[in-house]
Amino acid sequence: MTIKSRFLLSTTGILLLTCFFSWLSIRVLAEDLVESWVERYAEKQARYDKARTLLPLIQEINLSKEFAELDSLKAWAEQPNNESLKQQAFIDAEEFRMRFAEKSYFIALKKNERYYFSDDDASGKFYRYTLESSKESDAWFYQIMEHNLDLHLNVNPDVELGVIKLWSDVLIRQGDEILGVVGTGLDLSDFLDQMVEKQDVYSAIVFTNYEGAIQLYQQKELINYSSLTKNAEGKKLIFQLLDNEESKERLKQALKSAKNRPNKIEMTRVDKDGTHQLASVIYIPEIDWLQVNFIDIGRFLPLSEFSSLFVVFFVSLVVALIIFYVLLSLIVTKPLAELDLSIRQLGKNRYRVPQLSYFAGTEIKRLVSHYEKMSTSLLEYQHQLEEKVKERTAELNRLSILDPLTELYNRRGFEMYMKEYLASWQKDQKSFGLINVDVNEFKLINDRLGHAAGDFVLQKIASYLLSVVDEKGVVARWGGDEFLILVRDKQEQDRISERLRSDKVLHEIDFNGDRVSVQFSIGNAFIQDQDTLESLLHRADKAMYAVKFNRQ
Ligand SMILES: Nc1nc2c(ncn2[C@@H]2O[C@H](COP(=O)(O)OP(=O)(O)OP(=O)(O)O)[C@@H](O)[C@H]2O)c(=O)[nH]1
Repeated sequence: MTIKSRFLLSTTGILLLTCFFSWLSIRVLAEDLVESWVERYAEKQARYDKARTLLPLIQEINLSKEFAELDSLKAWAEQPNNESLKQQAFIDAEEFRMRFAEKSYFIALKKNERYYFSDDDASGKFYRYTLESSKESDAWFYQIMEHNLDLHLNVNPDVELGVIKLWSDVLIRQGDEILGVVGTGLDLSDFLDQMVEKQDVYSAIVFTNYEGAIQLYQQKELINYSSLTKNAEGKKLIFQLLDNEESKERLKQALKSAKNRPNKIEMTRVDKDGTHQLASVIYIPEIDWLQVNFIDIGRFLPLSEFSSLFVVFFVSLVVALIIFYVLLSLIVTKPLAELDLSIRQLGKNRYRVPQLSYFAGTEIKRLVSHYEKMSTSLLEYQHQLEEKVKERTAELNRLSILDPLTELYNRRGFEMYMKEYLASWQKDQKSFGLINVDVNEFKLINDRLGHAAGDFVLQKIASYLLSVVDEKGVVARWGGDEFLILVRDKQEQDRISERLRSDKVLHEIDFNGDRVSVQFSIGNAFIQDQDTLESLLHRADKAMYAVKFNRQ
């Protein structure tokens, strides 16, 4: 696999892995970030809601508490049948009434079990009805007193007015003695409208009692009326708003912890309406309720907001890799390809200088420089070697056709030579002839003076024959003491033969003081039509033997 492919494969792998882990880390980071923002937001929202939403309610409660402290009211509550006390209490209560938001109040006395109510309606009576412990609709009165609840908020329908009211019920006390319950009511619809108005788009507020029974919620149908008197099964609980048991359990724990730490925020994650939500719970001791804010984390700050961050990261990563790839190509792969091309050319005995760009890596430049030196000397050495081989081959060729002792053509060389002559005879009728020269009784020289003397004599004979033939022919050592001379015309053949027969120059050779006598037997043959090399040689041989035979 090439560096480029490897690099592409591995970088693609790295890119995918990096993207995957970046996406994971961005997601985790975003979730953490969103969660911590939402937590901070939830805390602020809970405190804000408590302050703003409940302000009118708390005001009414405080007024109810103040109302319950009216001396005239207490005095009347102790003696409900005393008309003058009743009158005084009524005057004071009527004066106080104007301070209540809805300009109405109720007084329920323990001793005469009567329920009094006053509002702007001039025709309305002060006394409304007599409470009965056996009536379910009056149970609140008896329960509040029985449980000694100094303050109780109650969401209950006002049968007479036909509206649902949020009642602030406060005990009238004289020391430890409970004299009755007083308070005021706020129209629940108005109150809820106000609450929704002030509510943030991201959150939903629910007010519950300590059990989780819903007291205030945008959806009126989910409000649990008469929480105090209703038995557990019939109650509408906040947990019903959640999607699963795990969430319900978590919220229960949060309610419990919040109840133990008034005004401190408890946070927990829950699943509501098919989304992950953060529930912040705060206990409000002033009203003995718990306020729960649900915040949809996804809506508050969707994770998709972070996708652009991921896209920017991905694009910059791709761009960085492309730049890296181009640089790698300029610095490494292109110079390597140049080097590779040059090496392949070198294999064909051609030298090509690698063309390196300015960007090529220093290491590669150094490598190429070493390669250049190495390839130059390699080519030089190869050239020298080839020259030597040529020389040696020429020398071997020469030696293969020459006789080492006399340096005349040997049999092989002379045969080649004669074939050429034969061919030109056959083609152009260029005639030639052969002189066969054999030394007489050469063996005796060897025997008498030794082989070295024989060699010496053979060399002498060779140079003698060369001098006689000169440029008129070619001399060869046919074997042992036998020589062949090729001449180009008949006259020269006769002339040389005659000279060899008559010449006395070589008859006496001096070898280390010993005189050696040399004589030749000579046979001639001149080329004729239909001659082959064998037939010509045979005739020359035969002629020479005829002479030798006649000599003996
Ligand atoms: N010193 C030496 N002797 C050689 C060489 N080649 C052949 N001889 C010898 O030459 C002799 C040739 O002997 P023969 O063929 O009997 O020829 P000859 O003694 O001249 O006898 P005739 O030809 O009958 O006159 C042999 O004894 C060979 O050993 C050589 O290169 N050097």
